[in-house]
Amino acid sequence: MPQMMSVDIENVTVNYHDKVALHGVNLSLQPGSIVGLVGMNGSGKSTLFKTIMGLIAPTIGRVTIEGLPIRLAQKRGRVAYIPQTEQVDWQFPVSVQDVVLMGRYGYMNWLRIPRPVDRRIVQDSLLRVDMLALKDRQIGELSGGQKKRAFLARALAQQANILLLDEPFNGVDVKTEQTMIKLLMELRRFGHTILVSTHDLSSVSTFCDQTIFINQTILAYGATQEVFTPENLSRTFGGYCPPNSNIH
Ligand SMILES: Nc1ncnc2c1ncn2[C@@H]1O[C@H](COP(=O)(O)OP(=O)(O)OP(=O)(O)O)[C@@H](O)[C@H]1O
Repeated sequence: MPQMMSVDIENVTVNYHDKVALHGVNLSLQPGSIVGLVGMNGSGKSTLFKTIMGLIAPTIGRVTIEGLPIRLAQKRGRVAYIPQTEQVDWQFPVSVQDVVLMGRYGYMNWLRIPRPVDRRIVQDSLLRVDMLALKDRQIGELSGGQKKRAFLARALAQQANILLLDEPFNGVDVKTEQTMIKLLMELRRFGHTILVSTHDLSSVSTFCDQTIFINQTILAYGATQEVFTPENLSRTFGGYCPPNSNIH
């Protein structure tokens, strides 16, 4: 029997009015893999995330999550999105613990009264990202790296199988980046599928099993050691091959 893919994207085109953001995209993401998503500003990375999240309906084509239509997969909390820190309203008066508890909403009844199991999973999730000591801190009072870890904890509390991370290493120090990479590798061992958009090319080649190069269409997709070439980097970045990219 063929292996069930975590995410299947078939011939997807996304238009914003008359602007084409994605064109003819075909991708299959395997369970238990870390996939780097590499492209210039405006190349369609966020649009791809939003399409996988079901926030944008493709103009053409189809997306399935673990064999399910997106709406059903979302209802079951299969996919979690860890946003770029800039996209969040940090003045919102909630604690770190409250943010992580949001990951449990899909499991609670409409009154959203946390059960002991929800509290335990929130604690475990905070512990895994080393944020338990800061659980009562207001979210706006965290450093960039701590904010990222809080959202990662929310995704863990949601018990999502598929994690979409938008620029997780922006504004993060080397130690936090290493901690996050270690955690992502641990999640991969447990069968999670992790799609990471990043400008940090040196880290892509060290921890991503596969890499996608994107510019409206998929320019290359495959095992990182095969596709992480000067040619693909140059095609992706319009003739410019960024330095320090650990090219094979
Ligand atoms: N809501 C929108 N309406 C119209 N055009 C949009 C909209 N959102 C994105 N676009 C356009 O679609 C294209 C892809 O944008 P997208 O945000 O997916 O790129 P990106 O790769 O995530 O960029 P970045 O690295 O800067 O975050 C861009 O040309 C962008 O201007």
